[in-house]
Amino acid sequence: MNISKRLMSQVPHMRGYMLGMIALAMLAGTFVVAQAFSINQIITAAFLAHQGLQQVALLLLFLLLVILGRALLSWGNEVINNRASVQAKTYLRQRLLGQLLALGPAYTRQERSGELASTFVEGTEALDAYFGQFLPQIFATACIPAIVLVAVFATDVLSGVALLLMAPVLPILLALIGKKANALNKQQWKQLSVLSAHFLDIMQGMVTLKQFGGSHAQRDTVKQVSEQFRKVTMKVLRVAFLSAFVMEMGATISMAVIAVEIGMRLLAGQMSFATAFLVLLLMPEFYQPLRMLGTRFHASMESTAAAERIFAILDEPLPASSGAACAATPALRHELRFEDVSYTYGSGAEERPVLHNVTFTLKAGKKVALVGPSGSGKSTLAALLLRFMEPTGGTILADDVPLSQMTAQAWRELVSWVPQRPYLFNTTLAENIRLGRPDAPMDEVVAAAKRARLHEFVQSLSQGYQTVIGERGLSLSGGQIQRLSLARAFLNNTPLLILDEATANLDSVNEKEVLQAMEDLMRERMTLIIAHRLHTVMQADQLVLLDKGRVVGIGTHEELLAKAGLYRQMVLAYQRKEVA
Ligand SMILES: Nc1ncnc2c1ncn2[C@@H]1O[C@H](COP(=O)(O)OP(=O)(O)OP(=O)(O)O)[C@@H](O)[C@H]1O
Repeated sequence: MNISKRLMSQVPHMRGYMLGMIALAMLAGTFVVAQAFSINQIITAAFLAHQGLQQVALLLLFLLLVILGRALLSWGNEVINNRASVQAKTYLRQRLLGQLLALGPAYTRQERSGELASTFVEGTEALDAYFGQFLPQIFATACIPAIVLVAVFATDVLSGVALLLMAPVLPILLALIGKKANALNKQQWKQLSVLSAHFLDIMQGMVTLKQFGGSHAQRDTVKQVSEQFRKVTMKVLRVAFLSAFVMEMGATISMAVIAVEIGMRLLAGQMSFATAFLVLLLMPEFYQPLRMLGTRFHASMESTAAAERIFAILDEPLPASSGAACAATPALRHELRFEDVSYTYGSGAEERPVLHNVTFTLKAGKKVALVGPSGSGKSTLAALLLRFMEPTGGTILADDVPLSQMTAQAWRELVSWVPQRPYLFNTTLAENIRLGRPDAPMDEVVAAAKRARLHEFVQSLSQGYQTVIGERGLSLSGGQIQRLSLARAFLNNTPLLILDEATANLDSVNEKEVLQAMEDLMRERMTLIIAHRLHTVMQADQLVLLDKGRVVGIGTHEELLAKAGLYRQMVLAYQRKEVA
C-alpha cells in the first residue's frame, strides 16, 4: 500500500481529524469568497458610487467579521493539525516500540542501534510535517480553489474557464519535481540514519577506541558521512528551491494571462469594473493553496521517507512464538528436553547452520553446564531457550510440552536469565531489582538483595535502594552488577535458571561472593550454565560438550575427562592459563 494511504488509514481517529480538516477547509473557502465580495462591494461603493462611511458601515462591519472568522479558522486549523500530528506520532511510536519488543534481540542485534534510535525518535518526529502541514494542505487545496472557482464562474464565465484551464499547471509541475525530490529525500534520510548509527557506535565503543587510538579514524569516518549528508541535503534544498521558483513562476504567469484577458475585455467595455476587480481579488486566493501545497509537499518528503522505514520495521514478520496457536500453559516441574534441536542463522546465500541435532535433558533440581570451544553454539542454545528465536529443526519440551505451543512471554515467566553483561536501567536500585516483578513489595526486594549479597553495599549508600543508577548517578562495579542481576533472579524465583558465565572478569573477593550467591540461587532449581570458563562448571551434575554445534559428549567432569579428548584439551588449556 502507498505510504500516504497507510499513514492516513492506519492511525486511529485519523478519519475524524480528516473530516475536521475538510470542514475547516470548506469554511475557509467560503470566508475567502465572502471577503473578496465585501472588499469589492466597499471599493465600488466608495470609489465608483462615491458613497460615504455611513452607507458602507455595514459592509465594513461584515468585512471585519469575515476577517475575524478567518483568524478563528486559522486557530482551529492549528489545533486540529497539531492534535492529529501528536496522535499519529504517539501511535506510531508505541507501535514501533511494541514491534521492536516483539521482534526481540534476534532482530535488534542484526540492526544498528543508532539507526533504530533515529527512526524511533527523529523518524516519528518527522511525521509532524506530514500530519501537521501536508495533510491539511491537501484538503485546503482540494476545497478552497474549488469554492473560489465556483464564485468566479458565478461572476464571469469566461474568467472561470480561463482559471479552470490554467489550474492544472501547478499540480503538473509539482508532480514532475516530486519524483526527483522523493528519491533525494530517501537518500537524505538514509544518510542521517547512518550518521546517527556511527555516532552511537563511537559513544558505545569509546573505551576501545581510546585504548587502540582509533578515535582519529572514527572522526574521519564521521566527517565523511557528515559530508555525504551535507551534499545530499544541499541537493534536496536545491530541488526544493527550484520547485518553489517554478511554482511561483507558474502561478504568476497563469495569473498574468488571466489578468491580461480581463484587462483587454475591460478596455473593450465588455466587462464592468466591479466584475473585473472581483475576479482579480479572487485569483490570488485560487493559487495560494496550490503554491502552499508545493512548499508543504517538500517539507513532508522527509516524513514519507521516515515513514517508509517505520513501516518496513512494522512489516517485519514476528516470530511464531507470539502466534495464536500457542495455547498451552507453561509448566516446568520435572524436566526440560532438547530433542534434535538445530538452528541456522540467516537464509539463502547468508545461511549459517550453527546447531545440529542437539539432544539432552535437564532434570528438576539439577545443574547442567554447556561447555565447548568459543563459537560452538552455547549462546545460541541459550537464546533458543529464552525464545529470542525459534529452532529451525527439532523441539524443546518442558514437561513433554513443546515450547512452540506456548507463547514466548508466558514461557519466559518460568525462566530467570543471568546474562554475561546484565543491563542496568537509569532508575533506582530497587526498580532495577524489580525488573521481572514490578509489583514486588519492598521487603521481598530487600530479601532478594540479601540473598544476592548485595544488601550490605546498598545500605552503605545514603539513599539506599532509592539510589539512582546510571548516567549521572551511581556506577556499579562488575561484581555489584552481577549481584544485582542475581537479586533479580532471586526475586523472580522461577523454576529454570540460565547462568551465562556470570563470573567473567571479576576479582577473587567479588567472584567468591558471586559464586556463593549463585550456589544459593541454583539450589532446588533447574539450572543451565553457559560456561565459557571451566572452573565454575566442575560441580555441575552434568556437562554437555558442544563442538561446532554438535553434542560430542555428555557426562560429569570426571567422565568427560576420561572419555572426551576435546574436553581434556580444554581443561589443560584452562589450567595453563590459570597458572600463568
Ligand atoms: N546473529 C548471528 N548471525 C549469524 N551468525 C551468528 C550470529 N550469532 C552467532 N553467530 C555464529 O554462531 C556461531 C555460534 O555462536 P555462539 O555465540 O552461540 O557461540 P558460543 O559457543 O556461545 O561462543 P562463545 O563462547 O565465544 O561466546 C558462531 O560461529 C557465531 O559466529
